[in-house]
Amino acid sequence: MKPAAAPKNIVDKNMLGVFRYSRRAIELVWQTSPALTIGLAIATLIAGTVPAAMAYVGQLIVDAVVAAMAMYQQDQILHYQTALNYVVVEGILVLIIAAAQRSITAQQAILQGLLGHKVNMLILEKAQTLTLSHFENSEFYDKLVRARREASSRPLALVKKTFALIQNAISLTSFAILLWQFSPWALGLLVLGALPAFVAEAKFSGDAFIMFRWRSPEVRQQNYLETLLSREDNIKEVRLYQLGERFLQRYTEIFLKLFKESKRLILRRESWGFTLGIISTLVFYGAYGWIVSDTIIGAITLGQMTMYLLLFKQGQGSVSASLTSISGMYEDNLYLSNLYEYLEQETPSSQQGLLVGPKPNDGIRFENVSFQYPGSTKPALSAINLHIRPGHSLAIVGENGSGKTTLIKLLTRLYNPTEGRILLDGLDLLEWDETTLLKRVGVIFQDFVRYQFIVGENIGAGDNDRFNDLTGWQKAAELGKATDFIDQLESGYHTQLGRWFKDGQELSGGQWQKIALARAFMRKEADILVLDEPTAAMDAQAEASIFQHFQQHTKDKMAILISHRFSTVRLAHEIIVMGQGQIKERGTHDALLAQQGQYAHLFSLQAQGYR
Ligand SMILES: Nc1ncnc2c1ncn2[C@@H]1O[C@H](COP(=O)(O)OP(=O)(O)OP(=O)(O)O)[C@@H](O)[C@H]1O
Repeated sequence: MKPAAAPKNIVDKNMLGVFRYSRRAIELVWQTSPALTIGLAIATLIAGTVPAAMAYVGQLIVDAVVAAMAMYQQDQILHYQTALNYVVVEGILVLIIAAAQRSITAQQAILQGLLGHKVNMLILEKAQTLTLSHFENSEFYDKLVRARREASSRPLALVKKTFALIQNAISLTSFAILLWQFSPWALGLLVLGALPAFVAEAKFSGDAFIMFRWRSPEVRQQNYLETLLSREDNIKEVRLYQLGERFLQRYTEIFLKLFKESKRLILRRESWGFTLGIISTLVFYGAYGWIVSDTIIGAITLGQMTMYLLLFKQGQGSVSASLTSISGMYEDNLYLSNLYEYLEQETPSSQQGLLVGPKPNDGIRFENVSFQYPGSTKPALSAINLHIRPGHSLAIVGENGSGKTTLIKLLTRLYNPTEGRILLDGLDLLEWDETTLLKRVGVIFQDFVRYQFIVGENIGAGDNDRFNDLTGWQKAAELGKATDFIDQLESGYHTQLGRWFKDGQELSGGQWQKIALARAFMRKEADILVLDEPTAAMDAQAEASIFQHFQQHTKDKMAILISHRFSTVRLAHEIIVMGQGQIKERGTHDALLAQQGQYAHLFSLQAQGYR
């Protein structure tokens, strides 16, 4: 184990470290519901103080009984009124404490739902403001997943423990005030008995916390293996290649490694807990003897003896309840530190951008654009110069990994160029108002989303303003050549797609692509349309006819097509051939053939295949 791997700022071996995020957890509860926070605070205060009051009334009862017994000896009359009054008071206190405890439980249960929703909203809203590179960073993604997974339980758990600690602290303080009357030394004994266990608990919780943090990558691997072994989209291949056993073995190996560490920690923690518990027990019985002997010599009354013994016993109970709270708090702290690290992630500032460019109808210009992915060592694009005018179509071809998709990611501002700039209507993309810019672009990526919604919504997703517009869906489906098979579906545009939900219907790869194309056609306002190989599952002829059709319907727009099929590519006004992040050749189909370069070579290879 290498505890040193845990970042210093989170691991706080100082005992107060457990309270690090308590304030923030309470703030979160306050923001979720001020009324419930106040309610919890009041109930906690009551539940904290009533036990001492009960111990005090217990003393009064015993003393009243002893006095009544003495009086009975003298006058043979039952003097039970005083004792009975105290019994009634104690009964009322029992009711009050029961009501306080119940109200704490009820308020916490109500908070659980509200707080879970609040935290999930914070997480998901934040996710909308992040850039694509955040999601591609595994460490960051891990943070997001963990933050989401425990969103409904962790913050409340920390709040519960914090309030439990406050309640026990109040009880202990009130016990201390009463014990002080017996002897300040008795108070000292109570603290002394509890201290070793307190220190040990804080230390072991700290160790558990460090271990938890250090384990994060292994746990991520385990989670990944779980999805490989249980998700329908993976199970097909895992079965066919009979990888199940290998993955299970890997899963078990990780478990055993983690388990060994946990077991060691549990055994150490419990044996130390037992040893230090002996000290507490010895202290308690020492104090017991002292209180009993003081009673025998008449230094204190029988009632006081009862009270002090109760105070000691309950005091120890409060101490151990506090220990239980503390031991879980480190883990909750880890969760909240993770959550806040995620929520405080810097996001690009959303300054007000411009709504129009200085040169309308100038189209798109790439000026000396280079780009390198964060963390990557070599550029994905170098010195790209490109001009696409409205009404023109551009086809991009090139080997795998040559930078075609990256170029589209820059054009859609999912990433920004590391060098150079991209202009639309003469204005740098960075200066455009994001919403205006995004409205002008329609992209279907090769890994477009297969929404597990109904058919119509899958198409409507292309235009948020017309998400539920049936006529719009129908028109777009026609343009995407998807009507034939949609009409054959049992509920037409209202057929649920995918397998996640009941009665969901799965489509073939090509059918999904037609849905995606229809989605692109839904985007009426967009004047830049990009198809990044969304037609790869169709045959060459279908792809060419779709692109032809696409061009006809995007006449005054800018259309960009990425394809490996020359039968489609040749239809574009301009073609660029990419290689290693650069534009190697450019021109019309005929011009490129005449050049006798790479394009001509690849074209003839494919043509041979079709001959
Ligand atoms: N998110 C990413 N982070 C780091 N590097 C990336 C990322 N995406 C792509 N790359 C790298 O950038 C280069 C260009 O990738 P890109 O996806 O643009 O290629 P492509 O031409 O679209 O390929 P294909 O024809 O296979 O779709 C590749 O070397 C790839 O490894």
